[in-house]
Amino acid sequence: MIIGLTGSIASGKSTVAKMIESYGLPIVDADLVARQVVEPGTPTLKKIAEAFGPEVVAHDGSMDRAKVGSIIFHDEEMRKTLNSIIHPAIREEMLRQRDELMSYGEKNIFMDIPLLFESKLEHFVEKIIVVSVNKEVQLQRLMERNGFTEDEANARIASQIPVKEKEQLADAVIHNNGTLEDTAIQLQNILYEWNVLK
Ligand SMILES: CC(C)(COP(=O)(O)OP(=O)(O)OC[C@H]1O[C@@H](n2cnc3c(N)ncnc32)[C@H](O)[C@@H]1O)[C@@H](O)C(=O)NCCC(=O)NCCS
Ligand SMILES: Nc1ncnc2c1ncn2[C@@H]1O[C@H](COP(=O)(O)OP(=O)(O)OP(=O)(O)O)[C@@H](O)[C@H]1O
Repeated sequence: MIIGLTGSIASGKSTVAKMIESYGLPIVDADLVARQVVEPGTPTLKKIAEAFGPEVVAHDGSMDRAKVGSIIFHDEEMRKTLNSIIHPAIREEMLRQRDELMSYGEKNIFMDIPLLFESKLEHFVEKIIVVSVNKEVQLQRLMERNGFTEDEANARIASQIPVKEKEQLADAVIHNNGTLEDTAIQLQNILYEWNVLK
C-alpha cells in the first residue's frame, strides 16, 4: 500500500515521519527530494536562476533558499513559476524512489508530500493521513522553528489550502496539538487499523 502523509506547514509531518521511520517503515520525503533536484549544477537550478535572476544562486553554487522563499511566499505568480519549474522534477524523482523501494520488496511505502492536495497528487497514493494542528499552535510552532515574524509565518500558511479543509479529504487525521506521545498513539492506532503494523 502506498500511503500519503500530508498536512500544512509546521503541522508536524516531519515529526510523524520520524515516528514512522522508527518502525523501520520506508518514506519518500518530498521536501528532501525538493533539495536534491536543485543541487549545484542541476538543470532545474539553472532554470530557476533564469526565471528569478542569478542572485538566487549563492557563491558556492547552491540555491539561496531564504531568498527564493522570501520571493515566492509573497508573490503568487512567482510561486506558480517556481512550482512549474521544480514540481515536475520532484514528481519524477519521488516516483523513482518509490519504484526503487518497491523493487526491494517493500509492501507499505509512505510518501511525505506537503502539497499533496495543492498539487493534485492524490492519485500517487492509496490512503492519506493528514497531520493537523489548530491555527494558533501552527503559527506559534512555525515562528519558533524558523524564527519568522508573525507576518512571514502567516504568508507561508496562507500559501496553502487550510488544514481544516485537508482533514475532510483524509482517510485518517492525526491531531498534533498535544504532546508527542499523544501523536505517537494516534499514529500507532492508524497503522494497526490498516495492518501496516501487526
Ligand atoms: C521556497 C523554498 C526554497 C524555501 O526553502 P526552505 O528551506 O525555507 O523551506 P522548506 O523547503 O523546508 O519547506 C518548508 C515548507 O514550506 C512549504 N512550501 C514549500 N514550497 C512551497 C510552495 N511552492 N507552495 C506552498 N508551500 C510551500 C511546505 O509546507 C514545506 O514543507 C523551498 O521550500 C522550495 O524549493 N519550494 C519549492 C518546492 C516545493 O514545492 N516543496 C514543497 C513540497 S514538494
Ligand atoms: N506534538 C508536538 N509538541 C511540541 N512540538 C511539536 C509537536 N509536533 C511538532 N512540534 C514542533 O513543531 C515544529 C513543526 O513540526 P514539523 O517540522 O514536524 O512540521 P512539518 O509539518 O514537517 O513542517 P514543514 O511543512 O515546514 O516541513 C517543529 O519545530 C517540531 O519540533
